[in-house]
Amino acid sequence: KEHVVILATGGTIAGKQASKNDPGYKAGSFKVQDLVDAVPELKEVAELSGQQVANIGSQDMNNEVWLKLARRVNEVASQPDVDGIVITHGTDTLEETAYFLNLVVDTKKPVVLTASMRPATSISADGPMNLYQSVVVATRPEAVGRGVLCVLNDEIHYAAEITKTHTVNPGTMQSPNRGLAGKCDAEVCTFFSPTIRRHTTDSEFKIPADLDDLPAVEIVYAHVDMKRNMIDAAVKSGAKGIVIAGVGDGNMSQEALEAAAEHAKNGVIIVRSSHVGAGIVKRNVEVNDDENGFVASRELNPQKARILVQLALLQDADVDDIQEMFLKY
Ligand SMILES: NC(=O)C[C@H](N)C(=O)O
Repeated sequence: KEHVVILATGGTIAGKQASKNDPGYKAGSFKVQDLVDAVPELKEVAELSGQQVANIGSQDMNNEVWLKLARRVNEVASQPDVDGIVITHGTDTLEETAYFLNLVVDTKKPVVLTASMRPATSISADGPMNLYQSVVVATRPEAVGRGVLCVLNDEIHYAAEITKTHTVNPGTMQSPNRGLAGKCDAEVCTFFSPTIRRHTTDSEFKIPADLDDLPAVEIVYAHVDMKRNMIDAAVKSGAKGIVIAGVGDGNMSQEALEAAAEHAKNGVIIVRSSHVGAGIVKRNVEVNDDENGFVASRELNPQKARILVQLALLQDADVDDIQEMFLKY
């Protein structure tokens, strides 16, 4: 049998309510062994071992835990007796952790993130099946070399594609641009086309051994009557990059645009992304990126665009290099 290591970080999948119908709960209440014990069928799928990396709601995910998690994944994946890794996580920032790991882990072995929308104690909790199918996917040869995958609600997603689209529905995770990596029906998982985006072993991004933080990159949300104050505040607080969660195809008001262009001239990386949730932000459509020195985020949403810029800044990439990266990753 394949050996799958489960790295637990918390989330609603490890969440506990005071009583069954209580809408309130505390994420990260159960430990990795509790999650495994709740699904005895897992023993038939793989040899399992578990490690607790953190036990937090994923709204509290941070650079420190990310670096620890990425290093742990690389360590565990390098062990010859390990075939795959499953990471339990919260849904709020699952797409960000998945994308970060997709760029910095250096293995072809399956790395699968999973989560749940209902706490472990609720009626019809979705965590146990999500965990079960994640372990199935982590044992499958078709999952090898696909980059980081996410398994929830009978669906397999690519890290670069997945996004959370609903506050409570178990079908919250969608891959609106390039679609799914596959589907599961109980323990039968079917894989679709591989992704053409670069990841893991083809990624140029590494985590240096002495690194203990990531560059500051902020997201500023666009809206009607957008002023320049939040963009200026981001720069004043030390941001090396700003992702504009633009309206439409990455637009912002004239005042915001002028502020962004000013900071771009001073070396702050300005990326135009969109808060609409799907589609592409192309260069030079309604905004002259060439003249303003901006980067267009292509299909990456603001929260993933931010991660790519953080990693790019670690290796001193300039605006042109970063635009290239948005085409590849
Ligand atoms: N469904 C969830 O997991 C939400 C939770 N706040 C988390 O991200 O940890």
